[in-house]
Amino acid sequence: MLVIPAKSPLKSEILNYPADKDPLFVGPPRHENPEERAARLLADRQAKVVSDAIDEEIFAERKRAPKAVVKVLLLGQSESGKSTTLKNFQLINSPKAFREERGSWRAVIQFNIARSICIILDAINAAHVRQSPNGHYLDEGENSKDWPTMTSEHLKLKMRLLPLMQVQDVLLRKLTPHGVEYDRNGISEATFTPPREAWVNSSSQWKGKFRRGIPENAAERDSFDSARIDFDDPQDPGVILHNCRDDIIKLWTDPAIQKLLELTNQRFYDTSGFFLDSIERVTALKYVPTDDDILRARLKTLGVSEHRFTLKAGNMLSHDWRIFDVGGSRTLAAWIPYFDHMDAIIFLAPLSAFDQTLEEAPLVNRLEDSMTLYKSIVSNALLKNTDIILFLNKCDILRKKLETGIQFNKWVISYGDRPNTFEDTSAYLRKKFLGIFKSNSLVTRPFYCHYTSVIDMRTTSHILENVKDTVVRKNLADGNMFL
Ligand SMILES: Nc1nc2c(ncn2[C@@H]2O[C@H](COP(=O)(O)OP(=O)(O)OP(=O)(O)O)[C@@H](O)[C@H]2O)c(=O)[nH]1
Ligand SMILES: [Mg+2]
Repeated sequence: MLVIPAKSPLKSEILNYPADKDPLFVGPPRHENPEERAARLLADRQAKVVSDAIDEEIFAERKRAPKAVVKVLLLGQSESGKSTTLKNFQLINSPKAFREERGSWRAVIQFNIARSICIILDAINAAHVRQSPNGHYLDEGENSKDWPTMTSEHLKLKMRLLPLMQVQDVLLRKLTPHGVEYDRNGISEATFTPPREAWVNSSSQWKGKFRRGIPENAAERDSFDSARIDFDDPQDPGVILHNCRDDIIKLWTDPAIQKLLELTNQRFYDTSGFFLDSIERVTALKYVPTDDDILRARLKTLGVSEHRFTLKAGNMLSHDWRIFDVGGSRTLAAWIPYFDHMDAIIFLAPLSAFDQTLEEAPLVNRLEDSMTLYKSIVSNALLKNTDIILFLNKCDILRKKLETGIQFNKWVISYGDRPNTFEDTSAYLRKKFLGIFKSNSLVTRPFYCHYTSVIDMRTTSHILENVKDTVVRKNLADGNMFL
């Protein structure tokens, strides 16, 4: 039921209006005698009793009606930014609870740093075994001169940074206590490459392991320093990371290493690069992650997690929202059970992925995979009445890649000789997604699309505000909720 409150004139408007000129003026009659006055007041009182009864009935009916709950499902391939979008919702709507988890995210960030260093050490190893003693690559023929020589200095750095392998293992065990779990998403064992990431099963309580006694009691909780982290924990790898910081900086800023990462297509544009660029700060002994850091921390999701919020869209009543974050999948099968009764789907497609392949299926281009997934979502009969809101995500990385000279048309041949700029490539991709939407939607429905960089809290909060409005208005129009 839709209840629209009558718009009443302002009191000042009524009081300032000359009675003899106002056709709607209702004041006491000018020449009323005492009997007439008593009768009028009695009638007024009776009318008020009736009016109050009606108000009460409306109120009771609102309470009896099933409470409107808005359900939103976050979809997209792995690493598209689903969990980061969820973090934005948490940061906007329950910032205190979000910040209480800083201790847990600190461990994830330490894990992300250790893992990035291990990837670089692996690349050094692989390059070194392909070199002859004079530094030439044995198998690159003509291209041999492009490959950087791994010197004895690199090998010494590698030895000094070996403790980070242990840090990676310790944190991995702590984050995934039941062993690292893999979800092959329908890929056969023969072609499946296990990812080198930590996967957190959404049903496991991994965050609890890094928290130190957060009080249950609300009053105590208010005065509790939510950033409290157990810096004295002998298992805490903060000291090792701190002691390795100069070597990490040396490794990361070495032009030969940067070249090696470029040639092996392992340029760290997102998480890893961000933390390695801020190594002094994030390896400080008393380091506490900022909101920005938490948005960048990477932990792969396995399974589905449900998050509840009470949100207010514009000047309307608050509604209960449930947001479902699922692990990225290459098949719809894992997601279908959650399609029922969803009010909206936020589908994330990372535009920056045009030159990448999937980690779990190295022959599949990421952008192409995203478009295939999007197509199967918009053409799905179970979702034909669900709003699908497209986030063309990782715009910041797309911009950075194009600025560093990566040619978009080398990967997307159909782009032809259009300009290699963010504006042109992003508009081109938007058109592609719009084409998929129009030709595969089973019913005519609006195309909602936003360019996003969900690690940017400020712009994302505006976009989410807009999403909230869109979803609530659609529900109101469908008669599913009150204003
Ligand atoms: N620079 C940048 N990084 C982003 C953006 N969106 C997400 N990331 C980063 O990309 C990584 C992957 O993001 P997630 O939110 O974990 O991806 P996901 O879709 O939940 O992935 P799965 O859990 O594997 O399904 C994280 O390190 C994020 O910080 C973006 O717009 N720009
Ligand atoms: Mg996730």
